[in-house]
Amino acid sequence: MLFHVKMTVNLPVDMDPERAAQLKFDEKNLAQRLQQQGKWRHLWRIAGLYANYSVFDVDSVQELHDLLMQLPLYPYMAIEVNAMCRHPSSIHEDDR
Ligand SMILES: O=C(O)CC1=CCC(=O)O1
Repeated sequence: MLFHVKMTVNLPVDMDPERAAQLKFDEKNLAQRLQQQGKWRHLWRIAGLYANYSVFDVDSVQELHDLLMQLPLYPYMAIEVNAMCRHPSSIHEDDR
């Protein structure tokens, strides 16, 4: 199942810089692991914003939920989710 996810990060302005750096480091490690596993298919910066557009490929809504909630930056994110399905004109066989 494919989901388009928008994540907007709002770190408190008074957060300890070392804490912020650790969260970003942990987030990057998990994001890269999930990409290697094929769960996090796309990760794009939204130009001009501390936000991203992502595409997740998961087996269930529950898996997506659990995955998003374990992101280190989750407590500081606004998240929007849209379910996607194959477009009849798509030429990409792996769209599903
Ligand atoms: O920087 C972001 O958009 C938040 C984020 C998601 C994965 C990652 O490494 O950073």
